[in-house]
Amino acid sequence: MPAAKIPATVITGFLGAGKTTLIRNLLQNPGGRKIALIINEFGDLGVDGDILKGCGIETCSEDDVVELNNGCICCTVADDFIPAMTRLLERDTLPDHIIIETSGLALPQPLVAAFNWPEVKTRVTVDGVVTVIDAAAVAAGRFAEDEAKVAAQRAADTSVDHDNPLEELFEDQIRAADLIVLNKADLIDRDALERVRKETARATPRTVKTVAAENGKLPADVLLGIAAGTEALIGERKSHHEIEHEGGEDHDHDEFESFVAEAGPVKDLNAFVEGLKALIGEHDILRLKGFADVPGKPMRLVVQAVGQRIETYFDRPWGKDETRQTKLVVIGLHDGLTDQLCRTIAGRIAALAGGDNAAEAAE
Ligand SMILES: Nc1nc2c(ncn2[C@@H]2O[C@H](COP(=O)(O)OP(=O)(O)OP(=O)(O)O)[C@@H](O)[C@H]2O)c(=O)[nH]1
Repeated sequence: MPAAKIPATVITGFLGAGKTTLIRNLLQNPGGRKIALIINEFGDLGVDGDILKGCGIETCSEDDVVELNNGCICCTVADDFIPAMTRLLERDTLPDHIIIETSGLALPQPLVAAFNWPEVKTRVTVDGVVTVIDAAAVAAGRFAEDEAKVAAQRAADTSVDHDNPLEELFEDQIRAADLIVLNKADLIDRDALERVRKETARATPRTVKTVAAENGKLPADVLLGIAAGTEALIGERKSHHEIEHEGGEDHDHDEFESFVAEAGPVKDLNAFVEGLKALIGEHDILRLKGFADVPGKPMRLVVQAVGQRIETYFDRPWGKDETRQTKLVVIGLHDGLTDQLCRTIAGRIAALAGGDNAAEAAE
């Protein structure tokens, strides 16, 4: 009798929605499962993988975390994802469940379709696509356009030409879902949550189970064991891009830009954080995340910003052989982040770390 297929859950959702946080909770409470993780990130720093490796969860050894840092999983399926999956399946001890965290800018559809590749199809099945939504951001109107405008557009033209890539991605990620998590429910009231639920439901013609969460805290049995077999269904859940370029292979990720800003030790943490907030407000920065060296502190500082909400915490001691350093990935829309601006922002971050609050000097 052939061995049962290993279930794999694809966790998708826009930048900063809370995918890594949800996975960290899942690893802490895996319901007895041995979980292997494949992480795909946009940006060169591998922050999510590093946070998960640094979390000290017993059930999550470094070997169980595979990082793909080549940017977009949908463009590198053959070169990157399939070999990583094959290597995972060749191990002596197989995982009970595989979790794949996609980059916040990835379309889940091509990744799920990759499970139909012969070398994967016989061994693994997609248990479900879990789409994590930043309910607070959606409630604040950050991903979807003005409802009335969308409705008017739809009425005028059934093949709506969305020129907002954020909105398209948001919809594509929802369209692929078997389960939708309305995360960051702690930041909004019930009415707003209900509005987000409705807005989310409008993005897909299917009825998809939706749950609210705070800090991605959901029981493993809610997230895993959906048994959807999504690889066989994904053809029915096309992305905007697939619909527009039916049959075509071309694919454009130029809409988003990322760079790594390096800086020296952070002299004044409060001023640094306040300065970053101001910087994010001034420029179209969607996401900023990484690590900072705070002199006098034995621990590494994690810096996380989603829009203007910024969070910092010390996650683990710097390693003996590790260079203490301040490095942040900055992600924004291509049009908003020109090369010149990237250099300016990097200069400002370096100046802020150095305690230069009047960082204009760096411009
Ligand atoms: N208040 C609040 N903050 C949250 C919640 N979930 C996540 N966060 C914070 O939001 C930020 C982003 O969370 P991540 O889990 O890194 O998000 P992500 O989706 O993995 O981000 P990318 O990998 O960049 O796409 C972090 O600062 C989290 O602590 C939540 O439910 N409530």
